[in-house]
Amino acid sequence: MAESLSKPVQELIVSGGELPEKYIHKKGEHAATDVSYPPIEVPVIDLSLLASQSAAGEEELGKLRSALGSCGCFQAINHGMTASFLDQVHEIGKQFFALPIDEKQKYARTIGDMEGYGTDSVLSEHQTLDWTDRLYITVYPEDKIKLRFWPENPENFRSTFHISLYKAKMNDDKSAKLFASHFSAPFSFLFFQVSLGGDLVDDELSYKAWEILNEYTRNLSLMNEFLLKSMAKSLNIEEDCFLKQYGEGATMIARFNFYPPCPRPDLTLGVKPHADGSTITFLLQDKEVEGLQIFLDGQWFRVPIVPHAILINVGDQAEIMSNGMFKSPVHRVVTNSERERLTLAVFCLPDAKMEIGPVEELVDEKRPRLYKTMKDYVAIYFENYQLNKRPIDAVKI
Ligand SMILES: O=C(O)CCC(=O)C(=O)O
Ligand SMILES: [Fe+2]
Repeated sequence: MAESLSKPVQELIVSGGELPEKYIHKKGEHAATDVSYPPIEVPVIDLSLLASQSAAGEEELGKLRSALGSCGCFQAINHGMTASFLDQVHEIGKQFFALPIDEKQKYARTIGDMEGYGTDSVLSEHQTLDWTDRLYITVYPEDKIKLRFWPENPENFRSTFHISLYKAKMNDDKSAKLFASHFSAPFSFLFFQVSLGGDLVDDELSYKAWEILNEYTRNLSLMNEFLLKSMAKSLNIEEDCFLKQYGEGATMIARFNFYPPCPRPDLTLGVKPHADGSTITFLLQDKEVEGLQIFLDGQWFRVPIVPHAILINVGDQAEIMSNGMFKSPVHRVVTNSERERLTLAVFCLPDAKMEIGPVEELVDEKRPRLYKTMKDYVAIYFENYQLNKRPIDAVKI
């Protein structure tokens, strides 16, 4: 069946608790029949300690190794970003999903493309859909940012409108230039308040939103590099060996996940069980509403919220590079009937042209090579994901 697009979950009119059939997980498909799963104690790692050359730093390194080798994730604290900054990052997503549908649809993804505003790709009549709407955008590096989020025509009414509006307010050439350079970026949705209201105060807000997401990306990109080095150090191998597989064209993809309340949490899932195709994933959880669960030792555990910590998990590509020393955890999201939930996942991905595979130092007689070497794991990932298979199994030896 050719791909089709489904209606945003937010737009579904669900009356009397009846759900459209395609969101209902049939028996045996891990439906969340009970939301009171036991909590998992996700290790908390202090990044500022991890960066220090001290006994305490060594201790954090040991914690990192054991966390990533067991549950495959940890809560990062002291990461250098303030609580109010992270609240603002979260607010960007909240504001986007609060827009009227017509406004959001301007950024809708199209068939065959991952990026944009949308829902699950519908590839089969038998597919059970996730109870979530997403906004998926490449945030790094700048030259990989797809301009489709911004009208191509510079004469576009909205763009001229915005710039002149800003100039009129600032009456300052430097700021106007800065704004114009940001303005040509694809994060056009960040200017949504302007296009809606067209009022000067909103204009400033939008400008800030763009800055915030950019700043967040910059911070995560540095954290990614630092963590890949720390991960190698924790295994007593050359510090750069994971980074070397990254290549020049590494990317970061942000996915705002919006989970509207669902009348039947016992029949649906916000996201079906999966492991990430990234090297590592940074998750900014909802500050108040839980939903994430991890599958470990044959059962599901809920992941408690640690406000303003970043939940960092191993993705398949780090499991492959580490020859299975680090585990890419299977996780899912359950729904609830009361409150909406918004999270932001940022996936770090190596250059698709680079060969990735187990680092030589981690392969020996006692620990034979577990995975093949390959390029473009993301393509392998989606091929298998769509067939309902665990992608990493396809590259096991
Ligand atoms: O929303 C969450 O808690 C997790 C989302 C997730 O697993 C993903 O985006 O890959
Ligand atoms: Fe995930």
